[in-house]
Amino acid sequence: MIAPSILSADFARLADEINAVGGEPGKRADWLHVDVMDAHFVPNLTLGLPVVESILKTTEIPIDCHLMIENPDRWAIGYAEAGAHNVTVHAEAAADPIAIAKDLRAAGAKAGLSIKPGTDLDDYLEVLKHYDTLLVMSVEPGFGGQKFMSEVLPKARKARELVDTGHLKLLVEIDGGINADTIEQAAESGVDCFVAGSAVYNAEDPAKAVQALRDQAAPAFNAAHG
Ligand SMILES: O=C(CO)[C@H](O)[C@H](O)COP(=O)(O)O
Ligand SMILES: [Fe+2]
Repeated sequence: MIAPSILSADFARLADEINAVGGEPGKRADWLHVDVMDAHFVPNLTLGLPVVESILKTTEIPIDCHLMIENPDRWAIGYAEAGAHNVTVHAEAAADPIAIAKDLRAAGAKAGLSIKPGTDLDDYLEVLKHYDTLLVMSVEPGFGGQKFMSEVLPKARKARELVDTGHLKLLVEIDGGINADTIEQAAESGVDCFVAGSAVYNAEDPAKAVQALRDQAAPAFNAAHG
């Protein structure tokens, strides 16, 4: 699955930018990744719930909200109630991540847990039994266009093993620095869902960029895990 991040889109033309990766299921982006940053958990500020509500009205692509905010225990539920498909909170910011996951699921959303590059996956294995998605950050959260950190791939690989052996039941997503040069190593590590911001929205044709990333990832994933 490819999830373009609108972080690198032109916010003044947001509907057009979203439609540029739209279309029929199977051809369009699988998810649309929306980065919510609060200038506290990360040093950058983007957008919040009112903008997400407008995005939900403008597209049928399932919305993948990545909440880089403090106190997700208070704020995450609003994104689920608004109709986001997947709502991801940061493990480092959550006071009670199991309660958050239960609330998100009760509101009809998939629950996602994200870990920063320096955060140990092993500390969250019990918590992840309550989650539908693990988002492995492959850059320090806060900005698009950063360099991919391949040293996080062992975490994706371990999560994949735990899924394949039935210990966890979740989707493994990766976010940060994914492009034509890095997607294959992530796919070989067992990642199911690839967030790509600058690689999609800085491309001349975002739809073609999505398809090219998918065409690259699928054989690499299947060779290692198919
Ligand atoms: O969460 C993020 C940054 O914190 C973004 O989703 C991510 O960085 C996407 O941008 P790019 O593909 O350009 O790295
Ligand atoms: Fe993100």
